[in-house]
Parts: sequence; C-alpha cells; structure tokens
Amino acid sequence: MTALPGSLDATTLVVDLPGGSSLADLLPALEPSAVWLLRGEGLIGLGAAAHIRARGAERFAELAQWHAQHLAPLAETSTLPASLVGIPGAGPVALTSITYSSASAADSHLILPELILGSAEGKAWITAVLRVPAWDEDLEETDEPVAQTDDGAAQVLSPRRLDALLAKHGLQLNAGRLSLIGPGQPAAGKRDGRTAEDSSRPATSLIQGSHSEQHYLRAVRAGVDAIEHRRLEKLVLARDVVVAADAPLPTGPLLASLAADYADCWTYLAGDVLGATPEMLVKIRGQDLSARVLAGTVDGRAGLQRARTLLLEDPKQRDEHRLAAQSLLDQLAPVAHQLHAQDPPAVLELPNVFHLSTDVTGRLTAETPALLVAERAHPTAAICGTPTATAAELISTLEGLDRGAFSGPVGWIDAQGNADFGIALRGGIIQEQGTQVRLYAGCGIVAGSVPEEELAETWAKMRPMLGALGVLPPLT
Ligand SMILES: C=C(O[C@@H]1C=C(C(=O)O)C=C[C@H]1O)C(=O)O
Repeated sequence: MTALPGSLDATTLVVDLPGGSSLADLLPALEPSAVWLLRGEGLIGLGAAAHIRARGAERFAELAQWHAQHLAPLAETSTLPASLVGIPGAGPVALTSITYSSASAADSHLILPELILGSAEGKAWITAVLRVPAWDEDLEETDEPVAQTDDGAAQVLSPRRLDALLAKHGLQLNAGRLSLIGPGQPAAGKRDGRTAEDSSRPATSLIQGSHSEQHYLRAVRAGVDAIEHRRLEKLVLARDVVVAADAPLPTGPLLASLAADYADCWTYLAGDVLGATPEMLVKIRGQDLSARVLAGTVDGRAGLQRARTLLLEDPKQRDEHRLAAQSLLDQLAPVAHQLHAQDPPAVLELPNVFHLSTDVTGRLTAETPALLVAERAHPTAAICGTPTATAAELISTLEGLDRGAFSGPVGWIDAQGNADFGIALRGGIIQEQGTQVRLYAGCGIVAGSVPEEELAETWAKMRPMLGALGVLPPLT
C-alpha cells in the first residue's frame, strides 16, 4: 500500500452541464481515470489525487484501512453545497476494482481522482481533491493563498487553481456551466455516444486468448463430470480472448459507446478494467443494502417470450440461479439482517442476453466498513460456484487463467461509506500500453450443462465489448 504524506482537501461545486446533455455525453472527449455510469448519470474521475494498490488476501482490508484513514475524515472537513447533501457519491469519492482471487498477480485499486464530475437526481457537480503537503514537504505546489468559502471554512482551492485543474483535463467552467475546451463539445442527447473522432479509431482484430475454444470445451466437460460425481453443485468457468489494436485505444469513446448501447448496465472503468455490467454485488446506502443477483442466461436472439419460457420453466436454469442468490444471502447473513430476496426471480432483458434476476434487500447490523461488506459478499456462486471453496479450487485448475479484476468487485465508495460494488463482468482488461484488451466471459455449469452451449454463451456475453471495440464475433 502507498503511504500518503500530508492530508487531502476536497471542494465541491454545483455546475450546469451543456444544455440537454448528460455526463455520459462528455466522455468521448475525455481521458478518464475512473468511471461509473448508469443511464447517463454517475461519476467520471479524472487524474488521481491518490492511487492505492493492494494484493493478496489482505487486499480488501488494506483498501478499507486507507479509506478509513484518508477518505472518511473528509466527510467532516469538506462540506457539500446544500443541494447535494444526502446524495450518495457526491463529494470526494474513490473508485475501486478488486481482483477476483487473492492469488492474482494483478493489483486491486482504490483511486481518488483529483477531479470528479458527478451527476445524480438531475443535479451535476464537480469535486476537486487536492493533496495538502505535510509541513516538512516541499510547498512549491501550494503557493496559492488559502481562500475562504461562504461559511468561513478554509478552502485550499483558489479559482485560478480550479481553472488550471479543469484545463488540464480539457474542461472549463463559465458562469457555473461546465464545458469542454475546444471543438469536442458534447452532442446533446446523442443516442449512440459516438462522435466524428470515431472514424480515426485504431483498427482492431480478434486474436486467441490464453487458450483455445477446445480447451474451454474440455474444461466444461471436466466441470460437468465433477458435478456428476457429486464433488460440487455448480461451477462457473471463464475463458478469455484478446482484441488487438494498431494503436492505443482511447477509453473515453469506448466507454461512451458502452454507456449508450447498454444504458441499463453500470459502465465502469477502474484501474485497468472496463466494461458494462448488469450485476450489482452489493450497494450500500447508510445501513441499507441491496443487490441484484444474476444467473441463468439465454441469448438475446431468442426473443423475450421464448427467453421467459427457457429461463422460468427450466429446472436447470432455476437451480443454477437459486444457488447464486442463496450464496449471497448466506455470505451476508453475519453482517446483515432483514435480508429479503425477490421470489420468484424476474427476467432481465439486455440487448445481448436475458438473465434470471433476483433483487435482494437488507440492513447492515453492525458498523462494517463497506469494503469489508464487499469482501463478505464476494465471490457469489454467480461467478464462482457451490460450495465456494471446492468451486474456487476447480476454477484455478480447470480455467488456467488469472482472472485479474474480471468478476471481482468494481465501483465506488464515498467519504460517508455509501458504496456501489458491481461485479466486473462484460468487460476486459487493458494491456500492452492500451493496444490490447483481454475480454473475459464465464458460464455457470450445473449437472447436464452442454459444453458447446456454454461456449456460445461466452460469445454472447462478450458481444457488448466486441461491439464497442468494432470486432465481429465468430458465427455461433
Ligand atoms: C460469469 C458471467 O456472468 C455470470 C454468469 C451467468 C450465467 O452463468 O448464467 C449470468 C450472469 C452472471 O452472474 C460473465 O458474464 O462472464
């Protein structure tokens, strides 16, 4: 973990967005360090005031400790404009991605952007986070006079410094209106989030991932075998493919296209992982928690009527789903009460696939820090299996992958401890200086699963990223 000398100072201002546009409309022209968007609203992080990395079994605890020591105190010291008080995620907020496995060679991340663009409930704001050096540090960067806010609180951020910070990220503020500097103004309400710059996007092609399709078919067969020998009930097996580009891929336009095409999914970027996930591991609002468990999948080409029959009336799909919902309830039970799971599950319709979906609600019983609630909830049987330990062990031998951030928690946590932790699905990991994205997808295997059908399902799950990257999947 990185030590952080000095302390942090955050200033939040209410802003207007260019007429008729949403936060997501700004994305194509930005180079975000972190993103979390649903239906055009959410958070865009730019730069980093602090970037904490952790690995191993203590990764959740280390990030939670950093939050408690550095971010939580800002809830007291950085006051919010009155109209934003009570809006979760408003003010200083860290975005995070945590690896699926404690054995991963990849880092887990907690990123506190130096500039946060936020929007929720029809309001928009910017938060600037500055690092105030300790007394014995070089003070060169803080030669600005300390200003006073209306309520008399000390404010390190002078108007000149704010303008410089905005300009560094291609933005400006005029009479409270936030806009892009230069020609790349957002296209108000533009449906597909694409701009003229798209024509100059790097050329992309699909190449094999860590293993062949045959390797995946064999792994699924071995998984079904283990289930039929009663070693376990359910197992989620993933595979990867790589999209290679002839130049670094700009993440702003990629995320904008995901946000436009998958508006009902959470579009995310944190550390090196990005995508658009439909699954919420756990959302924390004060003592309230909620989640959306998904398991059981039908290709979107089936159409809603047929998908409803295939999902709701198939005992195999219902069983696979029940195990996923039950695992979340069991794992949250020590820290929550009044846990309630929707029954029967609903059918969630996405542009590429249909899922069985269960909404869960509950109340946290004790003051468990949000990141440690996420640690408890992870991994559910939606992305691991039942029983968890047996499934995790089989995954590590059969998949032959380091999943990195794929299928781990991804989202944000604010100074008060409100948080969204999605599951990093339908995404990929940026590699090779931005010239490659490694896409991952997995499928729940139960007794009777057919390997070829599971392989086809992985392609359906990769469709959002393949589409955003301009690559056609093979015919399935
Ligand atoms: C593992 C993935 O998705 C998970 C597995 C599902 C399934 O097996 O039916 C459905 C939704 C997700 O919980 C993935 O998208 O890669």
